[in-house]
Amino acid sequence: MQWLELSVTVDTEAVESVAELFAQYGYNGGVAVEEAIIPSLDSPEYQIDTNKPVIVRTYVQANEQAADAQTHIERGLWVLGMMRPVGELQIKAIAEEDWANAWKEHYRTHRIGKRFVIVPSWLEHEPVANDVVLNLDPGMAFGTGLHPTTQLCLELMELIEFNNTTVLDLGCGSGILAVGAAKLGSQRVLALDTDPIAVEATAENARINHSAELVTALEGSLGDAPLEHWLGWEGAQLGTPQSYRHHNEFDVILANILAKVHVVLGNDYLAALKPGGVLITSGIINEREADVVAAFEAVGLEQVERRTQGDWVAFTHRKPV
Ligand SMILES: C[S@@+](CC[C@H](N)C(=O)[O-])C[C@H]1O[C@@H](n2cnc3c(N)ncnc32)[C@H](O)[C@@H]1O
Repeated sequence: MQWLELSVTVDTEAVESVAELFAQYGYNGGVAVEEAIIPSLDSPEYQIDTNKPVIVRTYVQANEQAADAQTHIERGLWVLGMMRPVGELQIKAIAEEDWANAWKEHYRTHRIGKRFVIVPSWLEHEPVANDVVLNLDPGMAFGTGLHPTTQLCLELMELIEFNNTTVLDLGCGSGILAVGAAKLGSQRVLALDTDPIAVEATAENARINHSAELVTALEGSLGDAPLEHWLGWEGAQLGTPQSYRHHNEFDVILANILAKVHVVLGNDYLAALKPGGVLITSGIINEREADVVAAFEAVGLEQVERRTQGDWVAFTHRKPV
């Protein structure tokens, strides 16, 4: 059996979208991401160089479907190329015996913030004191820890207390934040996403990270949209997209979604938080920052922190006691 390696060089902002496209057509949804690194001179530790381009790869079997996959990927890259700089698709033939490990070679352990370490399941990591290890494999759901919006959330999470908290992760994607919260000491984490693939990925990642008892992943959202339903945590049903209302229930809400969703949800965030509760929002492109600030101010949420990375902004707000 022969394999084809399809690869493209993109900037860090485009990695998640290209990885999602490759996962749709690559063998078993497998995608490998190779970031540029800045090695440390005196230890095996290194940092990701977010200013340098990233290579995204996937593999397909060299059979009659390969041309189809290639055409779909080329079309998808063309569309993405209108928004971000995307290189040309490179194609290389690989023999069966080289393929089994080829894609894993490009995946590394990487650190985010001061404590989080993202480790692919086939790699070993010897944690040092205070490390919070998240075992995450590349998959179809957003959230491998590479996107600036996810990194900003994890960095802000390090600044707050999670011990014995009840947490909502809205727009959980891969579950990276939900699992992160569980590992930081949360007692219960409700992870919601409107995308069933994300719900599945979160449940699986919670299991891999021995956090399945703490993390409940459900298809749905918060507030009135898209469907009006009152369903408490315990009564939640899997299967249909629901919209959950919560009152004074969460110590922490984590929401890495677009600015336009945050603007609509101001009142729902406020209602769902306990007095003194903390809201971390990310996914806010800088042109929409003022809208989010105004929406949260209007409902009485107090801004505590603001962080930026590239064009992205993230906030920590608090509900008054
Ligand atoms: C940017 S990703 C964040 C994934 C992950 N939490 C992270 O930080 O990497 C946003 C996620 O929100 C989900 N989403 C979008 N709109 C939503 C909504 N109104 N309610 C719930 N989830 C939503 C998407 O399906 C996607 O998985």
